[in-house]
Amino acid sequence: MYLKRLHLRQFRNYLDQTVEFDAPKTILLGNNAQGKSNLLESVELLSTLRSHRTSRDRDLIYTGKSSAQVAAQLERDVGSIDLAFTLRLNSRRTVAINSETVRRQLDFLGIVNMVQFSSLDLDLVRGGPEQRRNWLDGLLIQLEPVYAHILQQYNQVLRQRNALLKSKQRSTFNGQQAGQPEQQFDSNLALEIQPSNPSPAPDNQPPQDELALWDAQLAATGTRVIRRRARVLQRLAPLAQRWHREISGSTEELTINYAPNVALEQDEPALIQQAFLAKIQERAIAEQYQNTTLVGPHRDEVAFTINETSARQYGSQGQQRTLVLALKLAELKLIEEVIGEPPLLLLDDVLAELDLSRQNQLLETIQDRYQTLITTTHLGSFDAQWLYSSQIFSVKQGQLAERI
Ligand SMILES: Nc1ncnc2c1ncn2[C@@H]1O[C@H](COP(=O)(O)OP(=O)(O)OP(=O)(O)O)[C@@H](O)[C@H]1O
Repeated sequence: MYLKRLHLRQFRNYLDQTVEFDAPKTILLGNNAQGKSNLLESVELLSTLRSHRTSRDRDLIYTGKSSAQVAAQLERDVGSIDLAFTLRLNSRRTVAINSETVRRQLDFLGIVNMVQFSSLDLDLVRGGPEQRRNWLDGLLIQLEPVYAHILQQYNQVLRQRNALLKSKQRSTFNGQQAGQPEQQFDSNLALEIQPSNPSPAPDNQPPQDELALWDAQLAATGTRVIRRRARVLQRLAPLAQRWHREISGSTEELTINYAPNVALEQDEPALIQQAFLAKIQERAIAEQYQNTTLVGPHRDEVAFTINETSARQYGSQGQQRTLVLALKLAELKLIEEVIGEPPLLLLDDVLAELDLSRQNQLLETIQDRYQTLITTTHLGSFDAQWLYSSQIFSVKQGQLAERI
């Protein structure tokens, strides 16, 4: 796939900017805080309707304006597709495909596929488990957009169950108050999940029937999350292992282990749900003390080990970089395999972090196959080959100028 044109209106620090892409690689060159990452962020939003930098639309709208718009023309094997989304300060987002407003935002996902790689991705290895879950979920949404809906269902049940656990007083509890979902940017995906007939409960205790209903919902929706996460890791791991071996010159062996919070012995929904409910029972007392849900995929972990040693705890910076690069290359391949077209690659200020041999590895892999957008503050660290096949824009205070 190829992103041909991008138009940003009142998006971040861009008032009105059109970019025409005409090379396999585009380098966005500029000092700090000029708008390079903002541009990549607009592509991330086109792809996932999420930004890894903020969850608030107001941050994305040019300060002092009431709306922002991002429009793009994308070439795919099926033909050219026009995409647009509008963000508003005081109302919901709207998205459009080929100038037609799409009611379900889910239908917008999965049209632009991309892999992004920024210096923040090093936190994938050394950061907390939430980083790894978010990464995995982002990948899943691209491969299987319906996963966005599944995840949202799970998170909604989780929020409502947590609200119930927290509601200490019977008088403050009723299904709606305790379980009111937070405002979601993709609220079109949201389900109204309400248990029926809340039963009376002893003072200061969540009603048990009510809780049992949420337990069942949590286990049902959580099982769908767990199975998909397991499946995607199963496909990604061998690809990442192969890359890792190659980049490390076969001196290191990577293992990726999914460690679901609820044990996954077999890929059998009924059995996973059973294990889920059994674990909820086990942790019931602890939950009452902590007033929060302790069981479920919101507590999953993905463990990376290099030569049987935890990469998170003991990996050197170089090893962690190799690992993240291997993961990103594996993502590119997996998306290409599943979608049938090469995804875009967004490299945000990351090349300077890679030594020459890792840079070359990346270059050899992407060649001219994956359209790549690269941000950088200087061209010094670029191999001549990169520059040769690149279109270069200078970025200054939210304005782009092509360097000929
Ligand atoms: N909603 C907004 N309205 C106006 N300006 C904004 C908005 N959000 C961010 N900015 C501005 O965008 C700039 C940051 O741009 P960006 O994050 O793209 O930096 P960058 O060019 O990638 O730099 P770096 O190399 O430091 O990452 C800052 O000047 C910030 O004030």
